Amino acid sequence: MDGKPASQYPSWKKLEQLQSSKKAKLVLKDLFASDPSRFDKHSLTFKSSSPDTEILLDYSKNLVDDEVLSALFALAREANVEAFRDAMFSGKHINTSEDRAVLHIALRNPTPEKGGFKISEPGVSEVHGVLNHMKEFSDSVRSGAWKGYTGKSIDTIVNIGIGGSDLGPVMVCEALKHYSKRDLKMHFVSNIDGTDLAEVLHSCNRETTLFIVASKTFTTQETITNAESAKSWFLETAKDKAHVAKHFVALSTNTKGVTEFGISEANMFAFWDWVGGRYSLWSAIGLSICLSIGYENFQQLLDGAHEMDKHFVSTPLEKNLPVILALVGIWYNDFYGAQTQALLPYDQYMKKFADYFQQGDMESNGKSVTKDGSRVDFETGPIIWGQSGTNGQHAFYQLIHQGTKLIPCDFLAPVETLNPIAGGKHHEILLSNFFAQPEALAFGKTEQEVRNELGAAASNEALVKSKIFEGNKPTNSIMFQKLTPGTLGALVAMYEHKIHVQGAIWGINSYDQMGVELGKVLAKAILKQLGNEKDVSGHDSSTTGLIHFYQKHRK
Ligand SMILES: O=P(O)(O)OC[C@H]1O[C@@H](O)[C@H](O)[C@@H](O)[C@@H]1O
Repeated sequence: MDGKPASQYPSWKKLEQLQSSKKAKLVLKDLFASDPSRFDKHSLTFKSSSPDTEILLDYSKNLVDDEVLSALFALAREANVEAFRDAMFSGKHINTSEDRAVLHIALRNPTPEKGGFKISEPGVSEVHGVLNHMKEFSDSVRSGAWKGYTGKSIDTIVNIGIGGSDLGPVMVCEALKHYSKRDLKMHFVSNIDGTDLAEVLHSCNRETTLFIVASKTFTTQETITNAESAKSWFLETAKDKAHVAKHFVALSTNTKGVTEFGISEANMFAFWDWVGGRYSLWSAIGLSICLSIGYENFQQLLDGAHEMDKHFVSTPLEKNLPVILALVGIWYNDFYGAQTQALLPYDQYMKKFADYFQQGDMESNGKSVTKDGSRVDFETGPIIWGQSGTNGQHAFYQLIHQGTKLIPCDFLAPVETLNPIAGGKHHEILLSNFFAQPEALAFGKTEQEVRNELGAAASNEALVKSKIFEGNKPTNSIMFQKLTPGTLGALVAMYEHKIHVQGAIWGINSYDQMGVELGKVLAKAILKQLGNEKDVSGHDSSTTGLIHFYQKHRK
């Protein structure tokens, strides 16, 4: 909690010993054969009544036994995970490098009278006022009452933002498309590459398009440049700058930046410095979500997340979903040398889930010094990747099944599909794959089984070897009833807290992102030198050569 390197905890040493002494014994086939109740022992259900949500976490297909699990829980206790969690929830400045509280949990917190957590930090009491503003505004746009500069209603939304001001809204709008207002087109522009904006503008009508400029700092080069270009495009026909107010709103913590851009404070939706970009979809940054699915559904998303917050705060570590995900993740990341973690949702609506948590996890835990500045002597955040099933099966699962790398995988799926086409046939096939993959990964196929299958062809030794599945590949399986806003909120919060717990154990600051700064600074300096070959200075020969090549060949 105080930045102590994780490798100094007694249980860390114990886990190292367990890994080397038990590795050969932690074989899923044997663990399941010797304990018929393994699933019952190592699966948990999260239930919440508001909104109605049930999530099953089956972590029985992990390379753990009671002794390993108890050492992992001991590690969490030695690292003071509970105290660190409580520090976050009470508004302590756990983002030490920036001296900030970390309070995305306050964004989905009901008022204390309605059972919310008591948090005293400037801004927290304003949360519900901003939510009301978001409700009023999104209701007005969705009902058609909000008119553009020629008196027409809005039919197109363009969210301009990048990183946390883009990925959360994109992921949630995609995941909850089923609940969306289908006649309101949603676009997201993030990249500074002009192609991103240009391609979106092709399908926009200036009279009926609303631009949301989403930027916590309102200084992000990509977002401000895209927003300026969108404004110029709009004014090509609208002409009068006064019309900007009807077509541009801002989501930001920077009132000065917003008003200087030309958006009035009345059209600004505020949030606060204690909301990290990658944790901001619950804040005003979620305005595009409200517009797409309506405020009531957005509120359900917040409520689902709050229910998971309550579970995280009040459930013993041994029954705590985010804690268990964090600990088994650490087991592979730090003791088995796994470099990555795959997120594999068997729900097409969740196709952006892994993209979203690439930022969520990798920007949070991609750190190599602890909070007190020591270089870690262990591995921190994993590489997060994945895509929706079954597409991944036909692309990269080969490597997970038979490659040389250990890839712990989380499989996620709904019991019920939102699109039961062809009498539910698609969903049954989808789920049969969701059940089959973790089974195949865990139990594999032996040489003998391959020989029996091949019959006479088993004389081809190379063929036999190529068909063996070693198995013993660890997975978590997560099932939920169906993808509702509340369930999505709970799932996202579950992974947020997983990241928090891992960061706490590693002793790193999960809430700053210093590693993104250097490249930005260098790009700004280079931008000034691009005009003239003679201005290019201060670089290595490779960078200079590349810039000169560009300057020589540009038209
Ligand atoms: O919302 P802003 O201020 O424009 O920032 C966008 C992104 O900017 C990046 O530089 C940060 O690493 C992200 O964390 C952030 O989400």
